[in-house]
Amino acid sequence: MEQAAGIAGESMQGYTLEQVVSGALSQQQALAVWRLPLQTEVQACISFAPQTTSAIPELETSPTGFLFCPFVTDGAEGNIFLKADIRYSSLTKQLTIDPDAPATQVNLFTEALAQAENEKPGIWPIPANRAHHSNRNQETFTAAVSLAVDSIRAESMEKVVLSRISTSALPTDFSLLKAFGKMLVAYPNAFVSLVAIPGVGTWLGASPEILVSVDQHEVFKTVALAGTQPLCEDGSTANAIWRQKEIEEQGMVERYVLSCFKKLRLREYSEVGPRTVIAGNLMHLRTDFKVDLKEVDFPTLGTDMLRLLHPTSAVCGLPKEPALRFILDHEGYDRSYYSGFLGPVNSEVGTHLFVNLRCMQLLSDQAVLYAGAGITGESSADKEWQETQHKLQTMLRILSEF
Ligand SMILES: C=C(O[C@@H]1C=C(C(=O)O)C=C[C@H]1O)C(=O)O
Repeated sequence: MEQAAGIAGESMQGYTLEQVVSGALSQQQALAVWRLPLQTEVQACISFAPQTTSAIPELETSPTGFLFCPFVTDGAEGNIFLKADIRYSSLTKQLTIDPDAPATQVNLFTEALAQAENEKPGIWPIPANRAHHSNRNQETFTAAVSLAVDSIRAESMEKVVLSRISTSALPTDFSLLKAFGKMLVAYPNAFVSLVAIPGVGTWLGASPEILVSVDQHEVFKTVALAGTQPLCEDGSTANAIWRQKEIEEQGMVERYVLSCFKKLRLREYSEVGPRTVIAGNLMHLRTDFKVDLKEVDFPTLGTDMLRLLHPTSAVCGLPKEPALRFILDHEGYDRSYYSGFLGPVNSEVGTHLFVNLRCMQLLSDQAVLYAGAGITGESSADKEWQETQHKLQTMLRILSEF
């Protein structure tokens, strides 16, 4: 039986999200806060004992929690699972405490909540190792793109996604929770997240891309998202025109998703698209795939597809192996959790894992922003640089609102 805890004493007015976030940060507990696309509810989970594994965990048998996984799942950083010792919903304002959660820590946490003041600046966790946070300039990025184009034309691969970081000073009055609030308003159709894990770091993001979801109605979903252009001036997709390069680029991601279904010998999926979708200041091409697990007997489809899909051709390339090799050899920095995946697992509304895109990592006085672009044989190095500039705007806009 789960316990629901109201505020100490008689009142059941509940807790504010501010209290929960400040409480977790001041107690140095691992925290994930998120809002699913097109929803109003903000949820949070606090874990007293984050688990790190090298394998992608099994979703179907997992306890309720939050998964935070890097781009390279066998590299320096592990897959982190935050088992939900404490859950919070902004709708009920109540905490739900897992019966297995250690009582002493739960008590310490709820006591801290009662005293939680307003968030203090700069108390979020920052990673111990900052060595890989070196900016690439336009020259080095475009040189890597040109090399990728040559390699694609020489047929060693079909597509590779090259990315870079850009650092930005944090505004003096920056607040983690205010930034999260601004993201909720600015990006209603994104998966908005805040992850703060002691020893690992603090990440904020507004992702447009589902990797794997299995909802409470047992419907499996994934997407093939690629092709990027700035949003038309009228703010609608009605007049969007796509070039052959983007159509082909998105087609490769779609083929990749289909190849994963094929490996599992699954034919009963529905496929809709590609359609033009809006993500912040940008438009992409997206094909939606669905499998109704009430009709198809494939209970482990979520985990099986996750393990096959990640990293998809939308963030790595095609074929996967040479593209990954190219990225590791030429990108010049460690992607860490950028272009990995994250999201709630076995929540009341199921499992919803998104690609960690349009995100930034917070250091004590700086934000590290990440963006990439899909390179094909038709790519122009300057246009790809521009595309990463546009993608960086998603988080820069949030910083500029302080
Ligand atoms: C790699 C990123 O985005 C991905 C790459 C895209 C592209 O190359 O057009 C579009 C959407 C995403 O799948 C990013 O936002 O950093």
